[in-house]
Amino acid sequence: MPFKAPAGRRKIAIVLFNLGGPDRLESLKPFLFNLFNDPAIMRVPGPVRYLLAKLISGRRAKVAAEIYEKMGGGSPLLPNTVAQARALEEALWDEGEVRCFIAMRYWHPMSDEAVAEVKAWNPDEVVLLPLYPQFSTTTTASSVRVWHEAAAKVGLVKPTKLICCYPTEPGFITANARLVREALVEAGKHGTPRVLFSAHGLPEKVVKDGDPYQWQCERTAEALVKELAIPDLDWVSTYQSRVGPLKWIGPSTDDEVHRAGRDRVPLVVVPIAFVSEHSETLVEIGDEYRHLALENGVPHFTAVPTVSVSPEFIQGLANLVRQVRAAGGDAKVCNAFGTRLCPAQFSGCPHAKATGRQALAAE
Ligand SMILES: C=CC1=C(C)c2cc3[nH]c(cc4nc(cc5[nH]c(cc1n2)c(C)c5CCC(=O)O)C(CCC(=O)O)=C4C)c(C)c3C=C
Ligand SMILES: [Fe+2]
Ligand SMILES: [Fe+2]
Repeated sequence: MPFKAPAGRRKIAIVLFNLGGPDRLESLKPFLFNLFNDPAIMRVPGPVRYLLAKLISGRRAKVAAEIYEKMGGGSPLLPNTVAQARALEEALWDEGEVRCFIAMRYWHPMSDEAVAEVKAWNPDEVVLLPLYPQFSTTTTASSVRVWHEAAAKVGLVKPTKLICCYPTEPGFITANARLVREALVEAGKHGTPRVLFSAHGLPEKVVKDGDPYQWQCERTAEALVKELAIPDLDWVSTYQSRVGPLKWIGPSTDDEVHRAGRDRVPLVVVPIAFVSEHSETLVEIGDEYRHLALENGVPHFTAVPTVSVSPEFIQGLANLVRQVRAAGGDAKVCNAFGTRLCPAQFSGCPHAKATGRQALAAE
């Protein structure tokens, strides 16, 4: 049961953004349609996008059905996110009357449903908190845009702050490092392990156009290596889940699994861009990469669990909320280098500047 704050305190609505996942096999096609019809994912004009989304979602549904069948027919993303929501409410009991709401991008509960709930609760303020540690135009920016559209539609006008990203947030890093250390104990019995810090990939073009996601994933991997402080650790930052005909960023996790097989080293795969379990962790890493590894000569394979509701991670999220609330105006906290404010619309945001790439227009 979430801790009930005393009455009369400020009502703070925290909106947790995530991708969403089909709850049953019948939801798979409409979920995929929503995903491919997102202009942040499919960067072509509206009518063409609609037709392509219809076509691709129909085709992909068959492949994806096999993936979701392995998880009992639906994604565990929503129940996992609900658990994180409750844990965060408890961690923030001293900030005021805190309630977490969930806004998924491609499957229910979506932003319009979350906006209706937030409006009915009538908070004093709103904090938008993506469950994506690394910022991408395809994830965080897309969710934020849809949130603002849904809020405007029903006239939800409240002081709103946004946590932009937190690729090196200490609680997130500490929680992950603990899980990696645990995995390394077992893997170490089978040789000198190699660690793959595996993130969901992106089409290369998206990164070339200025998306800071890959750069931030690399900062997460480096921060983890630093926190682990293991001399001569063998590690690589890799990308998984490629879909479609475009060239995606690399090195790909598949290629690195094959290389580990040739080198006969145990593998420890760490999902650094996901904070709870779903198809990409349970099936793609836990099942597909595991089989690929063992079939190709990798002596031992460990899929590291996500940070989920681990206390360090939840405290890290709570600290981000405290930071953004303490900052004035409609601040956006960009945690790419500790606490810095990310100016309006993300333009001039330090992570974009640091890459020397164009500032992003996220909304
Ligand atoms: C870091 C998070 C994610 C990024 C970046 C991202 C970009 C991205 N994704 C696709 C296509 C698909 N993604 C799918 C599932 C999926 N993606 C993420 C996260 C990111 N996606 C999650 C958490 C999930 C799992 C949802 C669940 O199981 O509950 C899928 C569906 C599954 C499948 O068919 O493989 C597709 C398709 C693109 C094209 C893209 C960037 C352009
Ligand atoms: Fe994805
Ligand atoms: Fe930022």
